Amino acid sequence: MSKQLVGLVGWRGMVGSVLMERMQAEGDFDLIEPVFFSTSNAGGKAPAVARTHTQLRDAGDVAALAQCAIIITCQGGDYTKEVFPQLRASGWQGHWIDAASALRMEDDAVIVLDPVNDGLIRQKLSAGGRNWIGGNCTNSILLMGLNGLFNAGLVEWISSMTYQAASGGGAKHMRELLQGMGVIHGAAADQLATPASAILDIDRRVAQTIREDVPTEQFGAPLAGGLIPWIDSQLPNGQSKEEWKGQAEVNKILGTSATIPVDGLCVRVGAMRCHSLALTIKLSKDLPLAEIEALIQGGNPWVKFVANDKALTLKELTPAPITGTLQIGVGRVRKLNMGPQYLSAFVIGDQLLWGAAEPLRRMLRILLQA
Ligand SMILES: NC(=O)C1=CN([C@@H]2O[C@H](COP(=O)(O)OP(=O)(O)OC[C@H]3O[C@@H](n4cnc5c(N)ncnc54)[C@H](OP(=O)(O)O)[C@@H]3O)[C@@H](O)[C@H]2O)C=CC1
Ligand SMILES: N[C@@H](CC(=O)OP(=O)(O)O)C(=O)O
Repeated sequence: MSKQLVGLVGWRGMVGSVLMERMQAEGDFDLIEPVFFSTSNAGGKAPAVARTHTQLRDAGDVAALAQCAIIITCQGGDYTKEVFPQLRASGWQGHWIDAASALRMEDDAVIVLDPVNDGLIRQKLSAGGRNWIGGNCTNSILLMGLNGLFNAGLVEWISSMTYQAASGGGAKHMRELLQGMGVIHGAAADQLATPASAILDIDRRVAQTIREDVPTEQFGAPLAGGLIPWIDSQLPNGQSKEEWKGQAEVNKILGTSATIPVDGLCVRVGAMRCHSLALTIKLSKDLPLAEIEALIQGGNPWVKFVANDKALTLKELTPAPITGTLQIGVGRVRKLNMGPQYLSAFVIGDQLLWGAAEPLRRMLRILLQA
């Protein structure tokens, strides 16, 4: 049987590179005939995994794109907004898998996170669905961590305070964070090397460096040695766009009939690529903690449940052990002083894996098996 022609756009970007790594690791390229597209280097050499179509095609060439049965794009929202309508207008009936947020809330688009909403995906696929969009990284990580509770119908509402990594902004933002760290260290290096130097002198110098010398071109404020309590644009109701996405996307992914309120503040911190969320959850009923823990743990095979213990939390529930893995750490689970139906939880995951690339490649697999 001939393999399906799968177009890849945005494959050399940050999300695209993680997707490529995962597709190679899982043998996905053995199942497809890949065609690589570029917005900047049409005619150039395609990556080595391309067997037949060894030249890069023009990512703006609608006729070339239309030859593909499936297109996966990590190129970004501007590309989607420009090319997708033309492609559909040309009569293309193929499947569009997209990392960008541009189409997420469209009625004919499904936000894909199959360990959480496999049923919804398959229902829409049977009904002729063709637009499959990856969710916002924070929301995908939240749902991967807590789908045991959602599945059991136990979540009345969630307040979600996030700690989001630099990678959420893109590659340039990660570089800016690292440059800032270097600038700060440089300002204090001599004094740091002298154990007798006064910490308040070091601190004064560091504070001045953060205010004056740490680069802010990408983030708009110094992230190294600091944090930024705003992500994405400002909405008239006072929410940031990132905060707005919480309730909108979580409910769309779950396909809820009654909206589960999700709200809180989204904060950028100096982590590289792990997003974290500190959650307050109102349960719809009181349950013993052990039952709650078992439900969370059984949510899906990627949940790494960490008992609410200081040593284990320090060892297992920080970006260092989670980065670069598909594990979703869930810990700090305990009942809060507010009452027996109020629960805390801390969820952490690699925002380039489950937060971006992994749901896309799994959607490709679902389509290939359909
Ligand atoms: N960053 C994130 O955490 C997340 C991002 N997304 C979405 O994924 C999309 C892509 O994001 P991201 O991967 O961060 O974007 P990047 O900026 O890393 O890549 C996008 C494109 O930029 C072009 N490009 C230009 N210069 C370079 C370079 N030096 N190295 C690599 N690529 C380059 C490439 O296109 P070409 O090869 O055609 O020149 C590439 O495909 C966005 O829509 C974003 O919203 C979704 C979830 C999370
Ligand atoms: N906005 C997210 C990253 C992202 O790309 O989100 P979205 O896919 O919803 O645009 C962050 O900054 O952490």
